[in-house]
Amino acid sequence: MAGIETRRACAMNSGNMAGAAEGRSRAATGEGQPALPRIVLLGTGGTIAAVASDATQLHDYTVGATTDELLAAVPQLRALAEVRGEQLANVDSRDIDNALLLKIARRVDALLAQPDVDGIVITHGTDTLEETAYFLNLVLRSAKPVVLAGAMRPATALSADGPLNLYNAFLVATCAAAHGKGVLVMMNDRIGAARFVTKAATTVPDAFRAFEQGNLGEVAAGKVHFFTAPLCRHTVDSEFSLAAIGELPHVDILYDHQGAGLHHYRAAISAGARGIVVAGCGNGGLSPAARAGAEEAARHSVAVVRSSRVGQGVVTASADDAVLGTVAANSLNPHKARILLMLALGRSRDAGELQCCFDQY
Ligand SMILES: NC(=O)C[C@H](N)C(=O)O
Repeated sequence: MAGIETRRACAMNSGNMAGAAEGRSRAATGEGQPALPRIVLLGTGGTIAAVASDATQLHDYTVGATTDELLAAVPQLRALAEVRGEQLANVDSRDIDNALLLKIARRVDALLAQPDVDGIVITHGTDTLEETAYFLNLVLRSAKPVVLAGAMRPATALSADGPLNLYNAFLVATCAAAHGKGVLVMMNDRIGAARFVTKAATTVPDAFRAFEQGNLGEVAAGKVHFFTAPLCRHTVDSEFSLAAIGELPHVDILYDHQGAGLHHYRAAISAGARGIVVAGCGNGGLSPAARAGAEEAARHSVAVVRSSRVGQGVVTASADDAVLGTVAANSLNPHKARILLMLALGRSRDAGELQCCFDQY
């Protein structure tokens, strides 16, 4: 099948889900209707692939269910797409390091380049899902849908949320309107943009938020509804490319607070950090130690980005940035600011150019 025209329609596009369903069954009987979209399911682990000792055990579990087992648990996926599963990793997402992040990105990039792949669904732990999603959003030069899905409850739990998140991710990945919207995150019926979505609660199934920016859409009654699109640069419009990356530079995040110490900054600098993201107070405000740390970092050509520990809102550029050589993180939280800084440092160390990146992505 040749792409977007033959994909399933979304509710917001044409309201043609019944026709799409009919098309699927006719395709299966060989009456000349378009074939199903070809989606690769990439497994990386997380609670969606976790198994616990009994159905009431929600938080003590072991990651280990395979991509094949996830597919077998949701046979309905076969009616949405021609699915191919691939196990890229099977870890808790807190175990993902730069090397694995790059491995995931390079594999997704290679798959997207294949003409027989129409979209990708990635299962991923929720703890650092937004970091992988945002990284992919910045480096994949493709308009094909890439949708990450996770779960807050293990696969063995009462009311496990993984199977429906996975099914919804396939609905989105096979939907024409998902093209060109950047990397997407499917959790709890909501379609989030990688740029904006963040994990904002530790254990409840409704753990992801997009705060002021809002979600892009919702899946309701089996239909995909897109309401809006992300405006920050991403995917085909991004200047970052995997081909130019050997390894990612060392960037640390330091959390600011009353009575903070300069030693953290010194430790980061002497460990070879090329960048530091400060989870600053309020509007990215720096404590005396963080300010001294920024000055010391500047002397060692280490870039410093001011994000915020608040969790939402924009960190605005300030006159102090010109004095300290610091960069304002815009509305990126510290862990996403780290992702962008790692990529931006591959292009420039100049504070003005780094600020340009933070203003656009
Ligand atoms: N809900 C989850 O997926 C949490 C898990 N610790 C992970 O990130 O892999």
